[in-house]
Amino acid sequence: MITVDEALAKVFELADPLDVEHVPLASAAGRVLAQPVKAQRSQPPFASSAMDGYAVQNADIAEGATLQVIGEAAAGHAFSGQINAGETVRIFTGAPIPKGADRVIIQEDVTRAEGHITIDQNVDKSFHIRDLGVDFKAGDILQSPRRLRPADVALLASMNIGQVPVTRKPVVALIATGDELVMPCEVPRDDQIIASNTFGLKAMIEATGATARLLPIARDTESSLKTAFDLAQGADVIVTIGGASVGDHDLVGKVAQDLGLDRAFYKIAMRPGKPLMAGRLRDAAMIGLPGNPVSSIVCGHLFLLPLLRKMLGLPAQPAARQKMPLADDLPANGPREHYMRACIMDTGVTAFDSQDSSRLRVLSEADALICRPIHDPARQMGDLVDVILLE
Ligand SMILES: Nc1nc2c(c(=O)[nH]1)N[C@H]1C(S)=C(S)[C@@H](COP(=O)(O)OP(=O)(O)OC[C@H]3O[C@@H](n4cnc5c(N)ncnc54)[C@H](O)[C@@H]3O)O[C@H]1N2
Ligand code: MOO
Repeated sequence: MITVDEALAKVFELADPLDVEHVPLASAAGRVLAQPVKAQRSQPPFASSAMDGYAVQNADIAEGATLQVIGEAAAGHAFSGQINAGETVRIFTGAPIPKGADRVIIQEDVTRAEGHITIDQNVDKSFHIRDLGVDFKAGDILQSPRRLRPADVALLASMNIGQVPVTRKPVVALIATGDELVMPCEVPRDDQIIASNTFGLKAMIEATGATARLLPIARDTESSLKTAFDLAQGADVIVTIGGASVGDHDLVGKVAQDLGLDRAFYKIAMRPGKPLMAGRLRDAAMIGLPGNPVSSIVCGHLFLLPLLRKMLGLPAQPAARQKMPLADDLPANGPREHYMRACIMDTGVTAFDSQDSSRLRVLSEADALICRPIHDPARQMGDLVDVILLE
């Protein structure tokens, strides 16, 4: 069995970043910027007032000085004239600074009368002017790759970018397999259960910025599995769930092989998730996930999502880890890396008593996976361990 790192390296070899497409700015949130984008204008495009007050010449400012108000500048309504010594223009936040002015005095620091103002004592020392291009200048670059957050979308709008170059979304065909499965809200026989992981994986895929295509459940027959693989054509990634192990009805590997799977690996030294398989099938990357719900979702975090991020043009990196102290002791680990469902408390992270890979309820309560290396010795409370946060 290969290690998790070795398996991930092979998974990354299964696909390259996808093509670039242009989407309207309003649809760009969450997409991955595929090319650097150049600001089409400077912001602000003129020196502008940061406050409501009076545009003045700094040399005029002294306690008790009186200045004549010669006009008004508001946001979207520039003052077209020029300020000379002894003059001022009423100004509002966001308005262009009039020619001749080099400071704004906030209105709280003046006494206003008909046609003029008088400067009070102890005026605010700031000049309250935002220089032209202080935020960004025309030609400044927003670098790629970058997942576009709401603030990035606002920045692109401000740069006057209407169409945004993003990486095409990978399409993932999801095939649940098993005679025991029915879809939620269908009526199961007494010996059947509801297909669940499929929906967890769909949510994970979509949250990562890819498109999930939920195919009909494939039954435990070669012909049903072949039909499902045929329906998956056109997808960038085919993900099967279940049927990966060694039982008489675990046919996914055989059928994929018959259809021409170029297998990269089968079985990894990992718990949960031992019977994971991956390869290239027709024009797609294929990942065969184990059927146990926790195994499939943990393998989704460790292998599928990093692959999708790479296909989206983001760096090919494993799931992010961080160090946390243990809130409880842990026994020594065995010969497979163990990804333990855990919850985060004030004192640190603690593993759930049950690590059964069928228990979705435990996974749903978990905030994190504690990552135990192969043959990791027993750990004590307070020891730092690697964790992957679950969102
Ligand atoms: N003799 C051995 N038996 C098993 C081994 C082994 O090494 N030797 N490995 C075990 C491990 S580890 C895992 S994980 C499972 C994985 O088996 P499969 O990938 O073949 O999965 P299935 O047998 O099809 O299903 C396992 C379990 O999960 C349920 N399931 C499947 N799909 C779904 C779904 N979409 N939603 C909800 N639940 C699902 C299925 O009903 C089974 O209960 O094999 C062990 N056995
Ligand atoms: O490794 Mo299996 O994935 O125990 O449940």
